[in-house]
Amino acid sequence: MDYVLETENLSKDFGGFRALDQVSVKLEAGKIYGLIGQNGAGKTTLMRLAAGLSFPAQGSLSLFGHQGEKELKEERKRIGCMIEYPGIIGNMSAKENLRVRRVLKGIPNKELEDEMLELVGLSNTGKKKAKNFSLGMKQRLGIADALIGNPEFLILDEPVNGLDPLGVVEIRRLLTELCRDRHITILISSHNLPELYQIATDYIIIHKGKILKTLSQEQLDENCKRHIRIQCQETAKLAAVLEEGLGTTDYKVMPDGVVKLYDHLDQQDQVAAILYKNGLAVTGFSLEGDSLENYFISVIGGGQND
Ligand SMILES: Nc1ncnc2c1ncn2[C@@H]1O[C@H](COP(=O)(O)OP(=O)(O)OP(=O)(O)O)[C@@H](O)[C@H]1O
Repeated sequence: MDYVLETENLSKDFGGFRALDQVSVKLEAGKIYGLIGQNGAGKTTLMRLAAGLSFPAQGSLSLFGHQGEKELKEERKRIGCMIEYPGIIGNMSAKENLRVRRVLKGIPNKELEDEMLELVGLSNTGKKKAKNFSLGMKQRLGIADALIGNPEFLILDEPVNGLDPLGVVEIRRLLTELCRDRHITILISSHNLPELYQIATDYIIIHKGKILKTLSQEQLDENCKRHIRIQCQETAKLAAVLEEGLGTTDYKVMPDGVVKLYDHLDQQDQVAAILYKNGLAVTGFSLEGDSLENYFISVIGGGQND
């Protein structure tokens, strides 16, 4: 399978500091990947490497199944990006900004300028200079700018940063439509986790330059659904005890000696007592699940590495 982006053991150093440490990720086409990490985790660094704005110290990177400097240069024409700040020229209108970008990219089709302005909801800004735009308008112009070459892969670093709630909703709608209607794969970083949760189909959690976890929305929902997590080697016996002792079938046996029980959340004492009574050697018993935010904190707090 050709991935839109595939990295293997990608590392990047700044002086003696390792900002990215052996990062291996695979991005499939048509998905929206939420890149989550604290300040300084390495999100922008990873995006800059993917976009060709900086070069790795070690490791490999391929785009659309191609690697090698010459090939990557060609494949990067299929990428649009807005990394750090939207690259906007303040003294120009939205359309003039897009014209500059279009010409720089060597794209002859002038109609794309109006099409992109329409797409991001800026077609009525006329001669207004970009420096007088609101932050939300600037962000949308930045996205239009990234979209001008009809990219198949969009890299957006903090596109909703500083936006008011309505602006956030607008960007969310735009990105969801771009993925659904134009089948654009999106890699997006954001500190706004509740918002990201509404956009992303998949998540990549990065911490201190390392990828701690990649998971799909379904896997996240599974992890976030409130449950009693019971760790026990004898999962078959445990399941039988839950069914017979508690009369429940609302549980799931996980592959790693964990059973998730989705009911009896308010009767943990009763559950524990029944497990004990049946002689089960329980090595972990906790109430888990919740928001993306809490999940993220539990992953980086636990320092998991799978
Ligand atoms: N040009 C640079 N020179 C030196 N250090 C750098 C440079 N760029 C990034 N770093 C360092 O690399 C680490 C990762 O930075 P990066 O910008 O990728 O983090 P981030 O996850 O995008 O953070 P934020 O959420 O704050 O944008 C940080 O410690 C940062 O200080």
